Amino acid sequence: MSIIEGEDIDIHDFLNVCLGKDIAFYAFTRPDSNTLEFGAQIEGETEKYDELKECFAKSGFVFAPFHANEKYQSHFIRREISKINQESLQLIKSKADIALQNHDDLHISSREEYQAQIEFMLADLKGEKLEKAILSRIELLENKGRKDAVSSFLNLRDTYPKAFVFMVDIPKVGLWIGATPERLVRKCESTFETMALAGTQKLDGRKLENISWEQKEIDEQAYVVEYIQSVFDKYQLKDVETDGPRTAAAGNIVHLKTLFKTRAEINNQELSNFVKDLHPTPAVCGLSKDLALDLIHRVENHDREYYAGYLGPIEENGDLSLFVNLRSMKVLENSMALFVGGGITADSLPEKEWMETCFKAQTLLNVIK
Ligand SMILES: C=C(O[C@H]1C=CC=C(C(=O)O)[C@@H]1O)C(=O)O
Repeated sequence: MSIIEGEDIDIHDFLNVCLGKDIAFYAFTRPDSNTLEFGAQIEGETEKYDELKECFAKSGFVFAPFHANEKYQSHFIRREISKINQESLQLIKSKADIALQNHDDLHISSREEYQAQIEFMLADLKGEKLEKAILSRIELLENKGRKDAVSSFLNLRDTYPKAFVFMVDIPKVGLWIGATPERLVRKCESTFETMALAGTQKLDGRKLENISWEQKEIDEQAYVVEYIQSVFDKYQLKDVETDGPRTAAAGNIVHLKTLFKTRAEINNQELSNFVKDLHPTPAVCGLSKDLALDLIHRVENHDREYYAGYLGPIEENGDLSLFVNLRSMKVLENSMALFVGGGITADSLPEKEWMETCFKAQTLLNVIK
């Protein structure tokens, strides 16, 4: 295991040393755990992979984009060191300093543009073939940057104990931090799990049992359930237990969530294919997948990069725990780019969808500012 918050080491200082060096590293806490896990690859470049199975039988961390292409590839960070202690610190300090990275200009959608994009999408969504597509945008925070990354990450960890809270830095690729509520897959010994998460409201101090959902949100989540079920069927995974949909909180936001769990055997090839089929789910792409992907590429004026991709640890023994890269941001030298989105269906109201992205962004802004 890659753990151990050293007693003699200040975690904040340790991670800041890592950020200053030309190494790939990650730090995270799992849902309902406050144990900080860490790993770093200090030699050579990260491995790029096409299929997840290329990362099996090794220990490390995967970081995959929404849609892989020449520019945004899937990376595997080898876990060469995992302890936060003096020995690791001295080793990391001996590495070269990271070179300042140039960043592309990011497209920031205004409220008017975002709402116009939804109007445009509604024409396709009111037809027969496309049921749901996710629209996203970037919100830029200009007074914070790389120097604030560690404290933002540690604040996220303290504020969202139920999330997968992460910080990943790969030289020339980027630094991302976030607190995602959405698991993509977990395989632990013989248990295999995933979830369908969609539909959003503000919690606003209400009790979970007092929250009711509109048909638009129920449908939006049901599309994700339907899709995940079809992937289980494709691999003939039997005895799949489902639990939900239930209302689940993610900070001051609530979603509808259905859990899927099976003890069915799945071999490495199947597992790799399963993840390929599952990702991106209709929680971040849409249904049908190909039509939604095409529409997203036509409508969005930014590249999603690693937002709505997946990430997480992989163990040599075959265990893995992957999450969807949501409620997250790319940290630039002197700014932070928050990526937020929401599911659009034929019943969407543009104004309401815009507001939804604002309070999703707020879950991060509250903690960083
Ligand atoms: C795409 C995002 O959230 C997804 C996950 C949960 C609820 C969602 C929704 O209600 O639209 C989205 O499908 C995001 O937070 O950027």
